[in-house]
Amino acid sequence: MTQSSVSVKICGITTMEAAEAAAEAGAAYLGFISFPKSPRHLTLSKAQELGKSLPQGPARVGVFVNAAEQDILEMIEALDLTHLQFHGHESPEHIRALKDKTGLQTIKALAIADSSDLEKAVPYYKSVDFLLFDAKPPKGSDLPGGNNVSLPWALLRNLKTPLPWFVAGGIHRGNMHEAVHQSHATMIDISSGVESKPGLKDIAKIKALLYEIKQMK
Ligand SMILES: O=C(O)c1ccccc1N[C@@H]1O[C@H](COP(=O)(O)O)[C@@H](O)[C@H]1O
Repeated sequence: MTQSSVSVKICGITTMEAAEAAAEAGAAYLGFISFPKSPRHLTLSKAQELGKSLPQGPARVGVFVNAAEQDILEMIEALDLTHLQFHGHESPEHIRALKDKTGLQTIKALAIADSSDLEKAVPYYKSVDFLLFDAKPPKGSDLPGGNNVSLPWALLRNLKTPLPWFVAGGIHRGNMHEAVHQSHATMIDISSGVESKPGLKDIAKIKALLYEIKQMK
């Protein structure tokens, strides 16, 4: 298999078919949303069902928004998660405590509209393992992520941070080259861009996007 220099997280997985397609096509991370307002929300029972036979290989990321600790622990067990992604107002201390308790890798998502927003990452430098930069949600949206909106990618180009980071938000096959080129990202996170409608992953889009990523050097 050709190795791309860009790692991909396919987020918002709700079916075994999507998980297998993403794993088979080379996704490095599979993301599972635990947020009831999301069209991609996985109930605990659905997560337990999926967790029984998820493909080996990709890391498994649980995505949480100001979630209760008990809910996080249950999802860790159901999906055998390797990473916890925090997409709400979780403090560095709270994430550090969850990391210490679970031993899992942690990702803090931050909403970025201009360069001043990048400062929001600094307090997390010593508490998390990865950063994830997403666009600010449109006014009135119920979701802090998964809105199919892009941030100004070039803002990330000269980012100086000690942590590895993902770029997320509104990335799809048609703009991923530009997203990578402008941001200099080595990890990208995609959800809406591989769906046929919110919450419904499109297997052909997953395969095509990951195939094209493999061709990138
Ligand atoms: O996807 C969701 O529904 C979601 C809900 C709550 C928090 C985060 C969510 N998704 C995250 O959003 C980005 C990708 O968004 P896009 O759909 O590609 O624009 C990614 O970090 C997801 O984990």
